[in-house]
Amino acid sequence: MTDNAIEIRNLTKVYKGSGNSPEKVALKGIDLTIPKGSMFGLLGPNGAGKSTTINILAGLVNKTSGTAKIWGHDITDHPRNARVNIGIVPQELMFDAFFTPREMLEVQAGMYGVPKSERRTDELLKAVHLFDKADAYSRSLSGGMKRRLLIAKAMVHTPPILVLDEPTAGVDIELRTQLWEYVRELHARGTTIVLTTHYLEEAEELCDTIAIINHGEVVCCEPTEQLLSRIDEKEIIIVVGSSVGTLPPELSAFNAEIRGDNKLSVQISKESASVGQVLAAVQAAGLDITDISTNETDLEDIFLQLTKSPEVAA
Ligand SMILES: Nc1ncnc2c1ncn2[C@@H]1O[C@H](COP(=O)(O)OP(=O)(O)OP(=O)(O)O)[C@@H](O)[C@H]1O
Repeated sequence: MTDNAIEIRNLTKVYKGSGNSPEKVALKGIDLTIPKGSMFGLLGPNGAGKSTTINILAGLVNKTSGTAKIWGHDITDHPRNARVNIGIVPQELMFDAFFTPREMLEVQAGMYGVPKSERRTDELLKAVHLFDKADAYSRSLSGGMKRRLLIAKAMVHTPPILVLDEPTAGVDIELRTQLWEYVRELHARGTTIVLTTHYLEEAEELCDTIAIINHGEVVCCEPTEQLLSRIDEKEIIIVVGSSVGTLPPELSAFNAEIRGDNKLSVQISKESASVGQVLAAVQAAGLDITDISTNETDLEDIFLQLTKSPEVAA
């Protein structure tokens, strides 16, 4: 048995064109390995291919080529075994408006063949704070309640993997906190969690590993800490008292640039130099420092760097 919850190899997806719309290459051969027990973040801008990847895993979209295994089961060769091992919370809030939350969970459990004696309907409703709405019409639930109900629905067959596709889009902060509390609890009890999000802070806070996908390609996949360790870059802006025509030789050892008439920008990392060394070099060049400010690189910058591409997203 593999140690991986999900293994994706060279997965491609080309959506066929129709009418005037041309075909669309949504996935260009992606590889992803998601270890069992991890809390994995799949990040990417709009149209990057996150939902396509998840929908292929869910069996809602057919892949064009490549392989995907869920808990060791190939999604094409053993679709049923693959499916019982994964619960997917879709991005869209799709509901049968006339079912109550309790009925919805019961129907879903029935679809997965969970015997009545093993159903966890009440437990799940309580876990997502919807027990008091168990018998209300689903259409009367708020957006946040619907999203929580979808999480409960994805968990009826107690899958070892839970995938959440943009779970907090349009969800207020209080609810987001509650959602994550529950997701953390599931994770602590051994569920492998995969979530897609636009929110970097969310992935940073929750996920042990982050993959960034852009234009159908994985541009980075590494432990969150490693990704964050790239954030040791800092830009120092130094304003000097006189105009700087050319870069003084004292600054040639640094990654320095002239910005405007009397401004210098120096990019430093922890290893490369200290702020003190930079300032000393500026003074050694005979420049009079009148002001100084710094810009820290954050995860947002790394994300932008990694997803910056001349290709225009369709
Ligand atoms: N059914 C479809 N037919 C044609 N093209 C599609 C279809 N579904 C998605 N696409 C295209 O495939 C690309 C990837 O879309 P996908 O929905 O997977 O991206 P995403 O990363 O989930 O974006 P978002 O965050 O906006 O949901 C996009 O260019 C999208 O327009």
